Amino acid sequence: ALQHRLWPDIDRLVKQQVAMSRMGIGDCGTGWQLFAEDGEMKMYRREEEIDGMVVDPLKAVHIVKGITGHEVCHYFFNPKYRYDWETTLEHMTVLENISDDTLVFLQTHKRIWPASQRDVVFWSHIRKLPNDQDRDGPDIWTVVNNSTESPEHPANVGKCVRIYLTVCLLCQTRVHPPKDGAPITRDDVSCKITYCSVVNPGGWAPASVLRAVYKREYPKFLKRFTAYVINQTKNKPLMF
Ligand SMILES: CCCCCc1ccc(-c2ccc(S(=O)(=O)CCO)cc2)cc1CCc1ccccn1
Repeated sequence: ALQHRLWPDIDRLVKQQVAMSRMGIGDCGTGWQLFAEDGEMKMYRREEEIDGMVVDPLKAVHIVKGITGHEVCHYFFNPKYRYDWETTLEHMTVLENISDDTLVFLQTHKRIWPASQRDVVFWSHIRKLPNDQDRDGPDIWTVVNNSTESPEHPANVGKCVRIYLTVCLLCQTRVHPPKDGAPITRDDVSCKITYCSVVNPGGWAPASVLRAVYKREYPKFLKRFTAYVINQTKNKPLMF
């Protein structure tokens, strides 16, 4: 297929992000601190600052019963569902439909006092990857979101401070086949979700405010998003 202008960047970043997501917390080196835990969901962050700005990398691992990796990535990638689960979203526009697996978004997020309001422009790419660890296991699905430029929407022109982010959602489906060879139902599947994000908040915001925002908003986001996917899929056939 004809490659589009972003393809080289996307292909390189997807491969890099997937490799990093597959590394466990242990072999990511030290420095990861567990900052939120709720049942199967564990959230880690590393405290990092660039030019005095908090850019704490975040890594969340969650295991959810009854949904597949394809379903999780489908509801995360597709713009038509985003207002249903993205709590801090004020406005979202699809700037470009590059292909059926690659979109460019402009999002403004609700202002969080005392910081100024933020917006973000990013490409978003969904991809199925062969499960090279377990050949006949279900495929791995991923969505990578990465900030990009938009000449029509230059940074820091209006009221919003432009943030820069790289996000990788990586989903591994697990099937626990029923003993008696019965057809697979939602009770026989679970999904291991790894969500990694690095956000540069753009203009300065107090470290204490940023860390409080992330500590509150990330666990809320992942719980609300996974609950949304469970609810949207419960009476639908499994998507592998
Ligand atoms: C003073 C606050 C400055 C930062 C605010 C901020 C920064 C980044 C983001 C954000 C986080 C995840 C994505 S995504 O994973 O691509 C999904 C598509 O929307 C895109 C944007 C949001 C928010 C606003 C606060 C906040 C922090 C976490 C989680 C949710 N909301």
